[in-house]
Amino acid sequence: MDEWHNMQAAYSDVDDRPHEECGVFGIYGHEQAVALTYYGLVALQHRGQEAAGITSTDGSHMFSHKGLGLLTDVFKSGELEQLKGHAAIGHVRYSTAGSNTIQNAQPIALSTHARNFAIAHNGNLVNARWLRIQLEQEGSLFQTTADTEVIAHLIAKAGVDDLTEAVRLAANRIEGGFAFLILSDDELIALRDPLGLRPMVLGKLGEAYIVASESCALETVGATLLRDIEPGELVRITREGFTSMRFAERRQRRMCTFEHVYFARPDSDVDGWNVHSVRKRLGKLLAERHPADGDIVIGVPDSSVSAAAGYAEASRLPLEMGLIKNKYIARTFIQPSQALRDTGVRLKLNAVRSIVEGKRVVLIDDSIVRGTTSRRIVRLLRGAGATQVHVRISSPPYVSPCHYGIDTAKEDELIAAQHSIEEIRNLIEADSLEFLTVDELMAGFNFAPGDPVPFCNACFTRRYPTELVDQGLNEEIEPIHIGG
Ligand SMILES: O=P(O)(O)OC[C@H]1O[C@H](OP(=O)(O)OP(=O)(O)O)[C@H](O)[C@@H]1O
Ligand SMILES: NC(=O)CC[C@H](N)C(=O)O
Ligand code: SF4
Ligand SMILES: [Mg+2]
Repeated sequence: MDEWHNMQAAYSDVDDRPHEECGVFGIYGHEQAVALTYYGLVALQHRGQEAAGITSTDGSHMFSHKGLGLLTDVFKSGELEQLKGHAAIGHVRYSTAGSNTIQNAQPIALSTHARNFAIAHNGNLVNARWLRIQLEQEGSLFQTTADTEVIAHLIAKAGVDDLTEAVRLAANRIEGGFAFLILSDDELIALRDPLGLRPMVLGKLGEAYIVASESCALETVGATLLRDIEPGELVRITREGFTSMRFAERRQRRMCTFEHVYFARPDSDVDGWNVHSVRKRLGKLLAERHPADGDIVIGVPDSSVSAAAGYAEASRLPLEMGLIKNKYIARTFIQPSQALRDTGVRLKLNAVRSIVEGKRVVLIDDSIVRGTTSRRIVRLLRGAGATQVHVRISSPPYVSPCHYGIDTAKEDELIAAQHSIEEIRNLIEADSLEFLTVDELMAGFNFAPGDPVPFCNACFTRRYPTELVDQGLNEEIEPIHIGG
């Protein structure tokens, strides 16, 4: 392998983990709408780091700027000041459908004979390819390869002038996980899929209404959380105020448990549950049902810190900062030339020798997806002098890919889809390894075994709450590359 490929290998090793999904933020009725959208997106940056964008309106014109990278890459030299208006929507992206190109960055804007409108979408449709084939046969020409543009075309082709009605009709043709925002010169529309797979909250700041993927974004801009948007609810905000309707028949809720396990920020309340508190309860359950003979408890930063606190409290073992994560290693980080796998992991994480040396460590993580993180960390801890490493995971084995907006991996890359727990223990070189069961995960939300639960657990159970319509259709084609 040449140096460049070495760098790529080491880089991808650093980045080999489940990626976030997307974050959306929208506001109507505030003179600082654009700046507040930017701040709201900063709070949602953990949900996507590939691309970002904001579209605004002053009531007669729409303004838009988007680009690849973090918010600080995309808005760095006065672009924010170019966007005007009292209403705006914004997006941070991690791609699930359509690769990471500027064309696929969001919001995606469309001009029709009736109006301009823009869409920002979190989620993934399971029938987007099938719909795209129908739409292209009917004459639609797509500019992107993202599933989000399918929604935009369905709206444009709905055959009604009223935008809300067009959105309602479009929303009834799509299936999967979706929480999206539509902005036109006159209105902001927000809706959440009928199963509630993807989260969305409603808040208020003075007279302005805000919709966002997570409540931490409301907190960041000083807004009050009013409530979660209901599964199957469509919310419309205009100069006249706020209205709400159901766009789809009531269905059994299927909220994503992985938002709580890993994705959402611990300070967010998702569907009434505070994420940190859920993670802490899962850590306690892990200690009660899967104890380990250890001297200290260490959580894998950042996402497992809450679960580790719960485990330590319930097991009465000391919680230690035995691993330190470098905050400045973002996914866009490019390594210097001496790229080597081990160097890659040490750039991201360090074990603290004075804490772990001579200790039996209980290592808490929230999930094992490909298994790369746990293997590296077990090695790091042993290298720093840990005598034993017992790994405890605060969710069940991740055995099947997500089709609803979380970019994990294909089934053949998921370690638990390919191996038994004992084989995984061996592969990650741990002294012992235990996971929560699905029933134990549900106990973290106070459900007893056998209770009907309002959650999607498909990545743990392989039982998907929707038909996977696109499976078997050809993969998306790659978009045309612009700029050489
Ligand atoms: O088995 P793997 O494929 O390695 O993926 C699992 C790991 O990735 C995630 O953390 P991440 O590195 O994203 O960091 P975070 O907790 O700071 O978000 C997750 O919390 C696990 O630690
Ligand atoms: N992760 C997401 O929510 C991505 C949204 C959309 N499917 C895209 O790829 O752009
Ligand atoms: S499959 Fe897993 S990650 Fe995807 S929505 Fe369901 S619970 Fe969430
Ligand atoms: Mg983590």
